[in-house]
Amino acid sequence: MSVSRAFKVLVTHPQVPLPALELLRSRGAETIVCQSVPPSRDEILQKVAGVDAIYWAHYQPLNASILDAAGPKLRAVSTMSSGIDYADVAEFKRRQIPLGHTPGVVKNAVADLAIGLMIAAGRHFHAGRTSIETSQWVTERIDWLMGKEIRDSVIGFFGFGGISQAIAKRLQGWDVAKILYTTRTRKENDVDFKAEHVPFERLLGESDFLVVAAPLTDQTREKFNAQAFEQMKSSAVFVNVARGGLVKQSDLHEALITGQIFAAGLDVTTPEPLPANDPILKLPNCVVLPHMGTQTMKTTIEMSLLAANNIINAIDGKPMIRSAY
Ligand SMILES: O=C(O)[C@H](O)CO
Repeated sequence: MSVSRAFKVLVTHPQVPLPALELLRSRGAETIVCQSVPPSRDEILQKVAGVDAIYWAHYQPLNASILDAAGPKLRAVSTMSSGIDYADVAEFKRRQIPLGHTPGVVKNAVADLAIGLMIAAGRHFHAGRTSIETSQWVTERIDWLMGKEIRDSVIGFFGFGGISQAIAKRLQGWDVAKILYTTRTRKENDVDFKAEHVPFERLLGESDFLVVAAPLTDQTREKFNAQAFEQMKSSAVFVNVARGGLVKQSDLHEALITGQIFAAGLDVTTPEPLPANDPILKLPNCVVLPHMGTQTMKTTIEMSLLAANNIINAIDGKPMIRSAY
C-alpha cells in the first residue's frame, strides 16, 4: 500500500543514489536535498525545519540539536550506514522517533574487504610495496617477506553478525583449522559455519587471524588494548573492519612494533580521516585503508534503498525494516 499523502524528506547529501530518491518520490515524498559536500551542518539545520523525515547520509552527529531543529512533525529518520555510533539513540528512544539504519546489506562488500585485509596484512603487502619503492627488493634472502596463510589457521571473530558470518561462509572452502567467535550469547546458527562460541580470552589466545566486526558501544570501546594484545599469539594477524574505537590504537601500534602480534589490517581507525603523518602508517606490518568497506556501487545502492524503505515504512505507520532500537 502506498503512502496516501505528501510528506517532506530532508536528504542530507547530494550524492544519495537516484533510485533511492525516485523510490521516495514515487511514494509521495517531496525531497529536499542538501547540496554541500562535505555536508554542512548549517545547511542541514536551515533546511530541516518542518520536515516529516530525515534521510541521514553521512557521519555527523545525529542528535537532539537536529531533532529540535526539525520540530514536531518529524516521524522518521534513517541513516545510510550500518554503524550508528554517531547517533544519540537514547534521545531517539526518549522522543519515540523511529530511527532506521542499513545493516545486513553491507555484509558482502565488507566481508570481501576483510578477507582482502587478512591476506594483505598476513602476506606483507604494505612492506612488499614499500620495498620496491625504496629499492630494497631482497631477492637473495629465502626468508624475505615470509607471511601467514589462511589454510590451517584458526580464524577468530569478535562479533558474529552478518559480516562475520559472510566471512565465515566464504572461508568454508579455504581449509581453515577452526572458526571461533566471541559474542555475548551463542548464535544458534553457528553450526552452519562450523563455528565455536568461546570466551574472549580463548579467542585472543587461540586465533591466528582475529577479525573484529562488532558495533562500537560502551561495552566494546577499546576492548582491544595492551592487555588484549598481550594475550594474542605473536604470530597473529589482527583485522578491524568495524570501528576504530574498538581498538586502543596506541596499544596496537606498540604491539606491532614490539612483535607482540605479527601484523594488522585496518579499514577503520581513530581518528577518521587519519592524518597523513600518523605513526601507524609508517609500520611495515600494518595495512591501513580509509574506511572503504561498503564502497561498491552495488552495496551503496542497496544501502540507499533500505534507508528509503525504512522511512517509507515509518511514514506508513509500519515498523522500519531495520530499526536501530
Ligand atoms: O557502518 C557502515 O555502514 C560502514 O562502516 C560504512 O560506514
